[in-house]
Amino acid sequence: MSSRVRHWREAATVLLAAGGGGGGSSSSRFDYKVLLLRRSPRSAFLPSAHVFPGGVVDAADFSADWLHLLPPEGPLPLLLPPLRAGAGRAPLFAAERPELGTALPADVAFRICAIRETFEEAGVLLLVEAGEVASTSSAQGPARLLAPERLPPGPELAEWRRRVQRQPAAFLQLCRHLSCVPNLWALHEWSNWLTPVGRAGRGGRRYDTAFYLCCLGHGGPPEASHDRGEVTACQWSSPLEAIELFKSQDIWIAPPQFYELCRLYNFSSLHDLHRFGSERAVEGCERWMPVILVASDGHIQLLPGDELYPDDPDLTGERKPILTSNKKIEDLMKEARKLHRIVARDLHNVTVCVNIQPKYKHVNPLVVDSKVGNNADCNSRL
Ligand SMILES: CC(C)(COP(=O)(O)O)[C@@H](O)C(=O)NCCC(=O)NCCSC(=O)CCC(=O)O
Ligand SMILES: Nc1ncnc2c1ncn2[C@@H]1O[C@H](COP(=O)(O)O)[C@@H](OP(=O)(O)O)[C@H]1O
Ligand SMILES: [Mg+2]
Repeated sequence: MSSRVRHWREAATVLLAAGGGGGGSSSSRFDYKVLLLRRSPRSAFLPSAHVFPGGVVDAADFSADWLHLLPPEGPLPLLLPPLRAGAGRAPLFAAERPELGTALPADVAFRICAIRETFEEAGVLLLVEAGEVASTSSAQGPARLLAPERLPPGPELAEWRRRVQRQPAAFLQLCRHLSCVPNLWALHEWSNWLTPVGRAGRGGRRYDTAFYLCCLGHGGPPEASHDRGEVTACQWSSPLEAIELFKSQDIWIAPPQFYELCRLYNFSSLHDLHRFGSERAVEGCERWMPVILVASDGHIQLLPGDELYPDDPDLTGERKPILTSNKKIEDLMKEARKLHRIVARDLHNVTVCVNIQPKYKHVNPLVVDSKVGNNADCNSRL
């Protein structure tokens, strides 16, 4: 088994944004909401945290059987818009996985994983009619869900959901039964986070997670329902609402998800978010593993590009996993010129500080002052 597989589990997650229902308050800065799920307090990793739907990739997501459902024309990688020459390729997407078979490219399998997990955890089915795939293009704007009349009756769909939870291969059977395919084209590569060394869950659980963006238009956020198991609550919130709930200690959001919500804060319109996400995706992304720096009064998660980020970060934790300093956070902030870090003064007092140019045409997070909904970049705060 390669070191890649030994040290972390490969996973996919989706920032699912939905708008178009006119349900948001007219005073809201945002015309869309994002789906957050609360993990069970019994979870071995991030118990009770709010996260985006997602989970570990399964061999069924790589199954050659998908080839019979997915459109026959052309070699599979061409199913998805090709990346630009020189795009960032996170190792997750480039890795060979002979143990899982090589029928499907990782970009396809990780999307299937994210879509399957969204059904398992929230009951939301991101499918498209098999016959409509050829005309599916993200240039048309945010995606549509299947019409309700194309879905089985509620109790039957709930039974399918339980089957998929028990056996991920049942997801392909469901798609075949509905003559539909996972809407791979609605998911846009967004980022890739590796759980930091020193933050593994019980049993050393660390994850290499592909983050996708999916924007749904038309008809408002779909009903999401938790599974009373792995997930104990589902909620649709605007980026500001989610950040406010975090700051007021009503919910706890893990740092990568917090960072991503602060990036979404740049976009008040679902159409702008969709356009940005779908056009940017051809640039790819790089893998980020935060490196923890423990200060005397809190800790900082350093990210690539920060001047304190190690040249040769310890990916496996076998060398010097956690950096320490006797200094206070304030001093570590004053001294620094190049910032790319998540600063945690305590569990709910977390700020993203970044003043470097983002790579791969991405956008930097905004620092949100949740009291007034104001934002500023870190330069202007220092
Ligand atoms: C990987 C997951 C999708 C969970 O998988 P599961 O099979 O259990 O459903 C999810 O956890 C996820 O999206 N993770 C991606 C990013 C990540 O690893 N986040 C956690 C980082 S740990 C951390 O930063 C702790 C911070 C602290 O303690 O201060
Ligand atoms: N009722 C429950 N309460 C807590 N965790 C649960 C659960 N049912 C399933 N899980 C956990 O959820 C994880 C599956 O997540 P996913 O399908 O999103 O990858 C598994 O964790 P582990 O993989 O850590 O064992 C599994 O143990
Ligand atoms: Mg999960």
